[in-house]
Amino acid sequence: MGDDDAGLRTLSSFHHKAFDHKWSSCHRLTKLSKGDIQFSISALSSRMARKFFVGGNWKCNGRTEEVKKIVATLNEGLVPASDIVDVVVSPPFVFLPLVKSLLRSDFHVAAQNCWVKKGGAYTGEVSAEMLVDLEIPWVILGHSERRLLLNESKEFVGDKVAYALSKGLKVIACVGETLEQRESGSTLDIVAAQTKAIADRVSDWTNIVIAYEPVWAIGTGKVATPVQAQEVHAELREWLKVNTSPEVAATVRIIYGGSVNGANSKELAAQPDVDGFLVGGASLKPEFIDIINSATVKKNA
Ligand SMILES: O=C(CO)COP(=O)(O)O
Repeated sequence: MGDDDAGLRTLSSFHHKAFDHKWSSCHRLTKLSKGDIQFSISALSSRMARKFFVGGNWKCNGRTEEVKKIVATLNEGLVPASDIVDVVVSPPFVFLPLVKSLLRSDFHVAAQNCWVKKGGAYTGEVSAEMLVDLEIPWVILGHSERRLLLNESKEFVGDKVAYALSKGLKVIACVGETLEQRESGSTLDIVAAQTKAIADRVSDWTNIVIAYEPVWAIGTGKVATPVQAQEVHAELREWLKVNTSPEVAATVRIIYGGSVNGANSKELAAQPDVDGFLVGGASLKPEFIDIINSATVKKNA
């Protein structure tokens, strides 16, 4: 309570003031053509529409008591309001109902995977229908650990994304290159090919968040520099503009994942095309709250 609460309440009005300021700046630019102004306004609206997104991927971690502790920490955390940041945590399947039942209502849950089509005789799999039945709104698909360790191809991931969306789930779709691919200069080719496999199967991107997670940065402590992250995010957004539509490019959130922590998140969040994070190790720790709070960096953008 007190100062912190008041500070958080003012965040929302900051956002609106920033918008008002930029809106009036647009109208002062009298030398611009009507088309230019319309483009500026639509670019600005899109920019404002890309709400910051922070996902916590717990991977294959946790026992009941630990899970309860993490949720208790999250529930006490002071973070911006849900009109400023979307927060989604992704425990292993078996803990989804528990976490959902204990978690504060402004945070949401995600599964870490789901089956590629309707459930049935697929031992060990969990279907999109089951997640919908349990009111789990989000699912992470195409994580590099599944692509690499379980040989999930980009086409298979694309099929999964399309099926999950068709059942009403929202998808965090992961893409990213290995160190070898980066060093051979094929980062964008890889990321574009993984995104194309989704674009070939999906026309409505409203319920997709793309997570750019360079494999070399995952769990290594070797975070991409803000410049490296921004470069790929901007190139990926340009790819979307050319290969889907300018509207999709302007509105789809592209979040960064790979060794994000409470110390590096603000600088990364300040990059114009970094719309949030998918956090692994640090999402199990109290510093996840600091990462969520890096959403405030965008308030002056
Ligand atoms: O894989 C990740 C999130 O999906 C990132 O993991 P780390 O944050 O532990 O590097």
